[in-house]
Amino acid sequence: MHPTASEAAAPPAVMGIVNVTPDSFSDGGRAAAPAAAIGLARRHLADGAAFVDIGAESTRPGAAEIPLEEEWRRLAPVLEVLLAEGAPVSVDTRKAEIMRRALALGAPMINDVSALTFDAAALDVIAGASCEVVLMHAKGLPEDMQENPTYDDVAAEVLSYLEARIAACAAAGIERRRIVADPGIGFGKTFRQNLELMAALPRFRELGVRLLVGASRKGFIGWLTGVKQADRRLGGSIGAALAAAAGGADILRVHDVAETVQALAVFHAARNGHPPPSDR
Ligand SMILES: Nc1nc2c(c(=O)[nH]1)N=C(COP(=O)(O)OP(=O)(O)O)CN2
Ligand SMILES: Nc1ccc(C(=O)O)cc1
Repeated sequence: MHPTASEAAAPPAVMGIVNVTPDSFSDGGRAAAPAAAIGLARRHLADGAAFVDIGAESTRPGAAEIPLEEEWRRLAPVLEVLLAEGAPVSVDTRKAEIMRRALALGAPMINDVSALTFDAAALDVIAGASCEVVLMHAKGLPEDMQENPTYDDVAAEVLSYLEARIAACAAAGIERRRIVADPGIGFGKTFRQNLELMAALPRFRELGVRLLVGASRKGFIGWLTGVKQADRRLGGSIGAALAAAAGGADILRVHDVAETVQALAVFHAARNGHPPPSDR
């Protein structure tokens, strides 16, 4: 079993978000041009991100699927440059053909908000590669996922779904060390259900794979704080990041890398009662 945050040698790794989209919920248009996306990715890495997650299709509540070739037209120039310089890139996509093309360019990680269920060919693409893969829980599709999501017990249902997806991957030959599980904050969950999931994170350690949490700037933070503009939710996002770290997350997917890395360094050292080993 993995150590919990308080026992771990290092704080969680940070994954910096790069949305090559015109319409993402908090930063749409900011990195829509390839040069801006490449610049943002390099800045995230310089700021201490262990990975950058490059996505070209918004999956915000209500968003519609975009065509494959449009997704690739946005991604290709960014991936070509970053992968050629050996950047640790994760590609956020639901489509097997995008996965195939990204892997051919050398992408070391695929992040699928549908846990390899949106596209029937995706599981085999990942099984045939050696990349890491993020399996995220979502209930429904972005189009309709926020229309009255209901669960008897949200944590138990999300856990058993992720268990089943990990088992499907294992059956296809994908080793557990390649897998990262994610409860999918905001994907077919009410604001209250998101909080239940955040509080239940320690139970997700039972899955026996690394755990990723993406809460940055999301709607439940606006609901809790009254901050309507998503890009003004830095304080709330830091709060969510520290709660996820305390709950045992291994990777935090965030928009504000420098601030999150700084908060995690202090949180971790203060909980341990000493600085990291190299500074002792
Ligand atoms: N594994 C994982 N992937 C994700 C997650 C998440 O929580 N976990 N959240 C997202 C939403 O944030 P983003 O800023 O990318 O918004 P957008 O969908 O509007 O582009 C998009 N992708
Ligand atoms: N893709 C997503 C973007 C935003 C949210 C949210 O604000 O809860 C959820 C999913």
